[in-house]
Amino acid sequence: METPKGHAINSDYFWTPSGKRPLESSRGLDRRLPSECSVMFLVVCFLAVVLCWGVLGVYRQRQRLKKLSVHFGSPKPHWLLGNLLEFPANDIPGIFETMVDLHVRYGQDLFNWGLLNDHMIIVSSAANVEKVVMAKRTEKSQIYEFIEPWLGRGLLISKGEKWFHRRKIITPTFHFQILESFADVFNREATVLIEKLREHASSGQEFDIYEPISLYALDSICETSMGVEIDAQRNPDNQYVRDVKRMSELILLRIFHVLASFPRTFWYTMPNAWEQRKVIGRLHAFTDSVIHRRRQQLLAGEGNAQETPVDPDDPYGAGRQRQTFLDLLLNVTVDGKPLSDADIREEVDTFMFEGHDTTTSGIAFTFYQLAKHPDIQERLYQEIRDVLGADYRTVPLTYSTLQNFTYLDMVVKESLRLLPPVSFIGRRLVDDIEMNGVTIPAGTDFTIPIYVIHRNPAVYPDPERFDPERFSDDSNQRRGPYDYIPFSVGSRNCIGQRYALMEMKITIIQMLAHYRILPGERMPQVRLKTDLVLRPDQGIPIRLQNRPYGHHFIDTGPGGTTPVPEISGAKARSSSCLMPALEKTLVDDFAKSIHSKGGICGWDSAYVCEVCYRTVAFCQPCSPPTMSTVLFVLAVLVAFGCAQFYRKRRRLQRIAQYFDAVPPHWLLGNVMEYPANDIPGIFETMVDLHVRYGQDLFNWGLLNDHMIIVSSAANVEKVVMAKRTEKSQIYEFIEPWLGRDPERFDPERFSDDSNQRRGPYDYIPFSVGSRNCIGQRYALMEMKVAIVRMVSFYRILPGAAMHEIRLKTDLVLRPDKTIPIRIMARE
Ligand code: HEM
Repeated sequence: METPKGHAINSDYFWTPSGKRPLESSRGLDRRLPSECSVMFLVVCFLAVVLCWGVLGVYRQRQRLKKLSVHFGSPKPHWLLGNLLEFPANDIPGIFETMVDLHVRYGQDLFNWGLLNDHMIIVSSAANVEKVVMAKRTEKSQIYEFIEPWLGRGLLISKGEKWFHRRKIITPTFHFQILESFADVFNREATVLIEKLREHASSGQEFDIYEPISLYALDSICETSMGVEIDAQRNPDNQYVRDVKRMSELILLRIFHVLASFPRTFWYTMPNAWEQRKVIGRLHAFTDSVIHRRRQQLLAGEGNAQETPVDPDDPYGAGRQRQTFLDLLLNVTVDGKPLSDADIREEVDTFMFEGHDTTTSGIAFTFYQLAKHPDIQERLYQEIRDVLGADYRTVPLTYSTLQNFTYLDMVVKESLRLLPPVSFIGRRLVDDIEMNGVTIPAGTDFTIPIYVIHRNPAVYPDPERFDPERFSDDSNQRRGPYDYIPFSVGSRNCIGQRYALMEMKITIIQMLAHYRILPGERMPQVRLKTDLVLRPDQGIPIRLQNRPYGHHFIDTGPGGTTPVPEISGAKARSSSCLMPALEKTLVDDFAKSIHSKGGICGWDSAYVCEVCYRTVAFCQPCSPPTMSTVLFVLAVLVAFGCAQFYRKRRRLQRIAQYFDAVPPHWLLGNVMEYPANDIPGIFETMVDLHVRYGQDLFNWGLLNDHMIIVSSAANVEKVVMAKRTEKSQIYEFIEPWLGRDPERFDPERFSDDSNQRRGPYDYIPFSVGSRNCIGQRYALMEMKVAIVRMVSFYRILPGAAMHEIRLKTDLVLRPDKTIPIRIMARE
């Protein structure tokens, strides 16, 4: 059939705007055309009105937004695509770089146009950041919806009352006492990481450090939050591990999808969305099963933290079995009701998401910086050795130990400044606010680009430079509270901050204690991408080198250029500078090894251990001393003795001249004055000497032995009334009879008034020194309790065979047979 041309449109062609005739089959309908047409016409009119009304709405909103946008920096938007054309398609790192670059070109606070009137405001000036994060009521912005199917409305996304209650419940999980117990997990998992990396250190080949760190972080978060060991480091093909990683990728793909602004359309149409649904199904099933199993265990009373009575001094139960985040949620009640499995799941999943990707980036990016800055890395290594001492590889790291690492703290802070794992956060206004002289209406989405804020040259001069000194106490850089916010700020800040810092620091210490981190060849090509977490686009290529450990001696003698063999064998490692006995063996071995290598011994060789700073000197093996040497040494000793004798004699003579004295013999003093073997005669002589020489005598004995005998009242008073005196030597002759008597059981020896003098090595039932009895106080307590109880009930009397007791000893002294006693009840 021919199509008539050049006619005015008649009813036949009304429905064929392409100019084609209606189909033959619709001929029948043509007969009903007038009424049908009018309905259709009305529909079209209605649609046209709706369209016009829509267009008008869009236009009016566009005008309103334009008025807002002039108060912010912005590239000129396309009428339909907004600023989308600024961003390179299919180059995710490029998109991130453009986002940053827009701030360089258009200022701190930007108005960013999306499709049609879609928009968001990106603020990085401190004043505006404060207004947004400290606004009384905000919600999370649209981008968080992408993770909602996985995390539900857990702490990260929830709002209002629900968020407030959950935050209150969860906060105690991060009490430092609980964190202290998590330190075990980090130490253990870090040891696995170090082992896993050993092959890379041996080969010296370049590899991606991001991947192993991510498995390490996943193991740590699973164990601390759920109490589950998934062993991802040894078993990276584990389904749960694969699903968690795939979820991160799917979230990223979704954020940069062209349908990003139309989440529902995406959710029901895109193949990635279908895959995401399956992955989420498996992730939820895993968390559900863990929750179910743990709930059953708690109900059955196995490892039930609740069943253990709560110690008021230990309210968080750090001393009890380690309480995981999941336990805390299972034990909590809100309005008398426990949380449902779904409630708990969304919180546990939130922790899994927030708690492993973020710390992975934090740790891996710090290694990236250390590889690029060997001087900073060496200073940090030095700090590790200084703080932890010779056993720096094996000392368990605790929350408290970490407080001693000042430089590490500075390095971590600077790393989180330059490469913050959460590079931006989003908020949606619930109330209108004033900003840049204009009212921003409720419902507006804001982005706070932490990455950009941390590069403000007014706060951080030369912002791209990695310089931990910015965070030293002496730094004069002035930062306001909104200039450094790696963990966000305000009420929605990161609840896991202390956990994250502890995990990061333990991993960095362990890693540096074992390996030197070197940059890989591809290091300059590292590019960044970000979904909710900042990540390297293609991993972080590094190389590792083993660090020496054990005793490592360097020659510091006068001719000290000789290379000294390193002692770092198994023996050296198992030894410790704090254990002198082992150390001696080690040093002897070392000395022998030097002798056998042709002998660089001599008094001029001194060696300093690089690890413990101990100095060792070596000498030639000595030949036996000759006779003349012996005589010479004896002569020197005699001369020394004579000189001492002479000096003392001179001193005594100076004192003696103030008393009366019989002129003494040079060797025998006044001994010759007394008749031998005539005891009464001795006494008479003593009395007679006073008659002949005066009241106060200086009496010389053998050699320099002497005594002063005073009988003048003045001197007698001085002596007997002296504040502190002791009994003289003569009393020692009767001591075995009157006192001391070592076999006598006499508790008075230990009274405060006792004048028995004991040195530190005269009474050592528990030994003495560093290896003394560790259970001393325990033992004393046990003994005293038993004795007090026994004596208060019974009088203890000797048995008939008591005097026959004999002793025997192995490591413990015991009676040979028994200790026979009798007891009598006390009234
Ligand atoms: C270096 C590591 C980490 C960084 C840089 C970091 C950073 C942040 C930031 C910036 C926020 C605010 C997010 C927002 O406002 O949308 C946040 C929130 C949060 N973080 Fe972290 N985080 C880290 C590690 C962790 C860890 C290890 C956990 C858990 C074990 C955790 C749990 C959370 C939770 C639950 C929230 C939501 C808090 C709320 O809204 O009340 N984070 N984190």
